[in-house]
Amino acid sequence: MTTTAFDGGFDRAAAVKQFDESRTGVKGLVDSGVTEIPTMFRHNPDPLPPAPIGSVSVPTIDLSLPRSVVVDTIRAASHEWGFFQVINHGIPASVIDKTLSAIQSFNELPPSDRSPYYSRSMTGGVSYSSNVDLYKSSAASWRDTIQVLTGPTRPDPERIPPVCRQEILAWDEHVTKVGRSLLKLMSEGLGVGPHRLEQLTIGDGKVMVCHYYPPCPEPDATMGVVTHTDPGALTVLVQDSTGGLQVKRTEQDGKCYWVDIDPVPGALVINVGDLLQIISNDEFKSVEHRAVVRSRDKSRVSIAVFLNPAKRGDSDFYGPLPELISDERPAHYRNFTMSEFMGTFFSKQLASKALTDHFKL
Ligand SMILES: O=C(O)CCC(=O)C(=O)O
Ligand SMILES: [Fe+2]
Repeated sequence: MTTTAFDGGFDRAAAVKQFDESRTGVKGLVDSGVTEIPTMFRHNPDPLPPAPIGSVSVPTIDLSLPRSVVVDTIRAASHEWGFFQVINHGIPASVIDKTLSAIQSFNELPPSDRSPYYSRSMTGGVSYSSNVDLYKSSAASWRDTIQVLTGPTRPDPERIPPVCRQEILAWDEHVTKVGRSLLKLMSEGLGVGPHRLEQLTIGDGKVMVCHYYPPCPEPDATMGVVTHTDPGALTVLVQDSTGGLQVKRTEQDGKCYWVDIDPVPGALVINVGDLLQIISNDEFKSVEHRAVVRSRDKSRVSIAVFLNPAKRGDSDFYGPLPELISDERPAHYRNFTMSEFMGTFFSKQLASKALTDHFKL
């Protein structure tokens, strides 16, 4: 289905346009007192079952353990799950709480205070809008997002709403530090020395996306974020205590189900993106995930920081690291520039998993 299709008399394109022009996002709908979700937010039910209760969970890794233990557990988690949580990462719990609250505060400002910031354009490095892929997707999701391009250069701070400005800038500093140490640990895990991933300037290109999932009158009829993989190298995410993030688990026998990434107080959720899967020649996996909507009366906040290479020239090629390639382990992907990579990403919907496939040999 396309956004211009008529569906049983429902003019989706008109509904999408009217919603976008309200400039107050999904929270604006909630503020207006909707008791049912509008048709444009309805999703088809997902056929994949949840994991059997108590069966499996994404590993939580204590970064204060001896380095060799940490390197090994991160390598195993990146290979098997593509996701893990980290504790004792150095960011105080009070900073996490303050940052999440600041994002909530912005989204709970009166509509007239939020709407001046509403824009899909990332010119200037900051945007606030609902559903980055609103005009491409077949069903909209129950979320509003502030996006901030924080690296290689930061935007003019004045463009960030004052209620969350200091918190967003401070969060960028904290995540940059944790991101650097994770990249070293993961680089070591690949057996290519601690600095190899950072030499590719991974971690210098950064986008922060601050999601707000308003309370929802029909949580089961919609989605927070549809099934996707993250295109970048590495994602550092923090979520509040509501829950809703799920990762797809595929068992040896091919059976798939959704596993909840339960909020662990003070933890960060780390996941491998498509680019790192390619660079690691499939040693690390970029795994499909989504966010479901859980609550009729409580909002949810999550903040994802996508770490990417900053070097994006026409002669800066990315692909499987040559050190990881041998006769026994040939390259699974061809090389490409970041402009080809990002161009491919933006040409597809958030929901499809075609990015790694596109570069497969
Ligand atoms: O809100 C979440 O927990 C997931 C967000 C996410 O997957 C993303 O922004 O890529
Ligand atoms: Fe994601």
